[in-house]
Parts: sequence; C-alpha cells; structure tokens
Amino acid sequence: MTDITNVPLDQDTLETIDPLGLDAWRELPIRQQPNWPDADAVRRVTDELSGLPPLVFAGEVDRLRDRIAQAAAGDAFVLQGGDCAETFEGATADKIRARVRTILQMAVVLTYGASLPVIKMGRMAGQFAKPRSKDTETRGDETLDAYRGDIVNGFDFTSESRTPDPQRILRGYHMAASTLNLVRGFTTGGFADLREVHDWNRGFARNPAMARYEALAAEIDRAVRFMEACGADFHALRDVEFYVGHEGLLMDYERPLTRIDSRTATPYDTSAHFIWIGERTRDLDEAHVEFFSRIRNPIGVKLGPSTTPETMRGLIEKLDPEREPGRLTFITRMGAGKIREALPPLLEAIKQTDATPLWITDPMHGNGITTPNGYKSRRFDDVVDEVKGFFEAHRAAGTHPGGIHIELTGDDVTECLGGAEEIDEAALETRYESLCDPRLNHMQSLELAFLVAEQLRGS
Ligand SMILES: O=C[C@H](O)[C@H](O)COP(=O)(O)O
Ligand SMILES: C=C(OP(=O)(O)O)C(=O)O
Repeated sequence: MTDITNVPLDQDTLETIDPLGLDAWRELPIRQQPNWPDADAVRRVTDELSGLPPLVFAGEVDRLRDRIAQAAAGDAFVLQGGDCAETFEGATADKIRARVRTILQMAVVLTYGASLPVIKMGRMAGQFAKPRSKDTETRGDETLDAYRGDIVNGFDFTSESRTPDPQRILRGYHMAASTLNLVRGFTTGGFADLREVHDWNRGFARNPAMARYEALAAEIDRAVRFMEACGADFHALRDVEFYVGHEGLLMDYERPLTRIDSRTATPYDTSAHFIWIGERTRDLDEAHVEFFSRIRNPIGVKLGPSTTPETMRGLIEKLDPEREPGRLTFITRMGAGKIREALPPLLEAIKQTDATPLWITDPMHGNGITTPNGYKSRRFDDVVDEVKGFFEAHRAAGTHPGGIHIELTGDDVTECLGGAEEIDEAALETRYESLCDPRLNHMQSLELAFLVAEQLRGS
C-alpha cells in the first residue's frame, strides 16, 4: 500500500480550504496507487489535468442516474462491457468500433429478452488503471513494479517501462477523449441503426456453432419487421444513449477531473458518467470510498463473496445517505461456486433497509483460473453459471436482477475457455492479447447475451 497522505491538517482548517471535502481522502489510508518516483512531476501533471476540459457533462451524468434508478426499480436492464485493461495501442478505430458493435448487438438481444430498455455502457474511455494482487512481478531473478495499466506504466518487462511515469496520466486523458469522441460518433451517427445491428445478429445465429440461438434471432427478426411494417421511425432510433464508466482507482486522474457543476455547485467526476470502486479498494475507512462519497456521479461498488450484510449497510450509509434513486449500484462478483451462498444473505439484508441499489452481476472476476500452460483464463461455463446463480438468487428473494458487467472485446481473441466455439487450452496460445485478465471474445459475448436473454424471459 502506498501512503500518499499529506501533512495532517486539523478539521477546521480543512473545512475552510476544502468546504466540499474533496481532499479529505488525502488524510486516509489508500491502496493500489503507484509509487511515482518524482512527486513534483506528478503535481505538474495533475495541475495541467485540472485545467483541461471535462470529458463528460454533468447533465449526462444526471440522466444516467435516472436511468439507473429505472433499472433498480425493475424497469430497465444495464449492460456494461469492455476491456479488462484498455491500452493506448488498442485505442484504434477498428477495435473501438468492434467493441461498440458487440455491445450494441448484445443490447438488441437483451432488449428483446427483457422486453425492457437496455442501458448501454462501455467499460471504455478511461479503463486504464488496474489494481494488482502484488506490487511487483518477478521473472527469473529480476523483480520490477507490477504493470498497473497504461495510465501508470508500460507492460514491457524492463525497468524503464515499468517505472511509473506521470506523463501517462495526460496521455490517458487524451486517449479517453478521442475514444469517447468516436463512441459518441458511432452511437449517434447511424452505426447503431437497429435493423443493421440486428442483421449482424442474424449472421451470428446462422453460424452452425450458434444454431441454438437461431430461433430467438428469428423471433427478433420478426419483431423488427413488425415494427417496420407499423411505420416505426427507424431514423429516430438510429441514435442510442451510450454511457462510459471505469474503475475509479487512480486518484491522480480522478481528483483533477472532478469539477464543480455550474448549475448546482456540486462536484462531478467528469472522467466518466459512471465510476465503480473495486473489490480491493472499497474499505469503508479508506480513501476511495471517502472520495467517491463526495461526488454526484452514480457509483458502483464491487462486492466479492466475503461481503457481509454489515459491510453492505456501511457502504450504503457512506455512499448513499440520502437514499437517492440511481445513486448506488452493487456489482456482485462472487464466483460461480459461491454466488448461491454468498448473494442471498445480502439480498435478504437489503430488504430490511430503505435502500434501493441496482444489482448487477459481474460473472468474470470471481471465476479466474490459471491454466496448466500458464494463461490467466475463465471458463465460459462458469461465467454462465454465475449469471444463472444471480438470477436464481434474485428470483428467490423477490429483488431485481438489474444488469450484467462483462469483460469483453469485439475481436476474435482466445482468452476465455469454452463457448460454442469450444476454445481449449491449446487455443489460448493462438490469440491471447489481454495485458491483464481474459475477456470474452465477440462470439462468446453474443452467446452470453442470448443466454442472458433466456434468463430474462424466464424471470
Ligand atoms: O481486473 C482485475 C484485477 O486487476 C486483476 O484481476 C488483478 O490480477 P492479478 O491478480 O494478476 O494482479
Ligand atoms: C479489478 C476489477 O474488478 P474487481 O474489483 O471486482 O476485482 C475490474 O473490474 O477490473
């Protein structure tokens, strides 16, 4: 853990110089921050970042909060997806297009399955910082800093590349800005036309490996044609609301991008519409929860299998004291083997409170394995099983299963095992590109969407 606490100041002084408490986190323990070698260089960068334009606007953030409130009430479903770790090299038009396309395709299938609006959100345009299990990595007799994401250091195993470089923070900001710009272009410029997006799904279901989904794809097809025959204005439907979110981890990025909204005089973290706090940094008495309790964005918190009802209640008190609809999302990542025991007590406990968080399943992070040939992977079947466990638990408790959070790519990588294409351990060697955790590829993502749609129809 890195202590980046400043010289402690007394409470009165703090309240005078920081009335909104946006720097109170600096007095608290903090995890998962880089050991920047040059504090002055970091200060110069954060000063510069503080003066750069916001990436998102407070009004959009408010709209997302309303949408999340809808989902929490069971009237919408959230789809969050994107890379485990976005890279600077991967911020190309082709890769961004493929990811957006995958999310839009999944959304069509889920919309049909749920008969509800699907709120589309990329793990994109800022998902550059990674928490790690270990601060260092050893290869042979050399030990270097662990790779913490492109916004901190490089992946190459050399001392130069692994040394945290604050200039990367600025590069991350510019990469996020250009990614978001393209995402906005795609989702408002015709690329999201429902007829075309569904046409891609039809092609997918005709693939012999995916034949199981043909019937559902054909049903969606009929529905789209029915809408067309009824005179639906597909031109108006070409534009979709698309939001971005990432883990709020690197405080030297999130704090300078936090700005006071001129309409309401309240602080918004303008690095993304949605920010989540990771499983490793959600301690109630530490810096991340403190900081994100002060901002107006909708906040997610990852909940692993050891989360107790008491911790959950503490998070609600700290992050959503006003019980504001849409403010708080719990993203459970329990693991397929644990969700059926670990989630029900939380759902029973939530019913005893006046809180109405949105519940989303992240079926990726509790299902990591390392294969005998040395790859970090996940079994598609475990991912599906955790999703099923999530729906089962919510059905039994009478609460709403409100969304899914997936690490995915639009490319044909081979990082997760199984799926209809039956990716096996040997295949992992052919196209494993993630610099951190394994993602579902394009086909696996669509397959999951069809399976979730089946669950939604049954719920
Ligand atoms: O994406 C999540 C974490 O950053 C990742 O699982 C950490 O991986 P590690 O255990 O290899 O550090
Ligand atoms: C690190 C992540 O997840 P978790 O906090 O659930 O481990 C992540 O989503 O990238």
